[in-house]
Amino acid sequence: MYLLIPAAGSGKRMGADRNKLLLQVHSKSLIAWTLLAAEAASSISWIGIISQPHDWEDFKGIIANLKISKPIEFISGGSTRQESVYNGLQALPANANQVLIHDGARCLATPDLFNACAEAILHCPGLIAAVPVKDTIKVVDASGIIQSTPDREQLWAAQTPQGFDVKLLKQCHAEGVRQGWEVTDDAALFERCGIEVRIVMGEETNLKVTTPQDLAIAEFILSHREQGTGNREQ
Ligand SMILES: Nc1ccn([C@@H]2O[C@H](COP(=O)(O)OP(=O)(O)OP(=O)(O)O)[C@@H](O)[C@H]2O)c(=O)n1
Ligand SMILES: C[C@](O)(CO)[C@H](O)COP(=O)(O)O
Repeated sequence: MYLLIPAAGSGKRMGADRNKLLLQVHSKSLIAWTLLAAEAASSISWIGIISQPHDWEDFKGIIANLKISKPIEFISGGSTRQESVYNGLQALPANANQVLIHDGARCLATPDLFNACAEAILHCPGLIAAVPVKDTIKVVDASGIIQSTPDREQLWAAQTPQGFDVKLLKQCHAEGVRQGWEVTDDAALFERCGIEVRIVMGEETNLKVTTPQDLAIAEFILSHREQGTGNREQ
């Protein structure tokens, strides 16, 4: 299975002086944890890191100290996650029929989750890892007034990996450019193109490290995981 890792962000919400994926948590960089999980996932055979060229040396230095046996390609990122993934798709090997797309910032995903998504994408055109929402969610207008409360039973928090048929995803990304769609995950492009996207049960610990508080949570999870087995958590 081919894996694209969007890693070209600027980490505004983290407030760091560098790409947040270079920050350390539990003695390794975020990108290192993500790459080690991909390495341990038997289903992954190729890795494309979508990143800004100014980060390539730092990333290569980190990788040199990891035991990664799988081929890694560096792909230039764009100004948005959507643009970065678009670039990543163009750089996939010609024989890639399916692809998993996984945020570099989701460094706690387990190898089991990669493998579950890699298996599931062989049987559907698109999927996302996701978990049921635990909070009651409100739709709120610009003035801070609640407009509605969606039925929580139907609400899931999207994670990554997200998996897709490559040909269809390239078509949906191209349509997104034509239509000027701005989306925060790739599944939204499939949805707008009317293509079914399936849910694969994600992991409660598969958080996207976005703010400094998330770093502290990731530190707790990794130190707690060290005592456990590190298998896929429901
Ligand atoms: N132009 C971009 C923006 C984001 N990403 C990647 O998409 C993932 C999810 O994005 P996010 O967590 O929002 O990262 P940032 O965009 O860096 O964060 P912020 O929005 O706070 O700047 C991250 O692994 C990030 O590196 C990317 O590849 N290209
Ligand atoms: C793709 C994603 O992780 C699904 O929850 C999320 O949409 C990424 O959002 P970001 O603003 O690019 O971090």
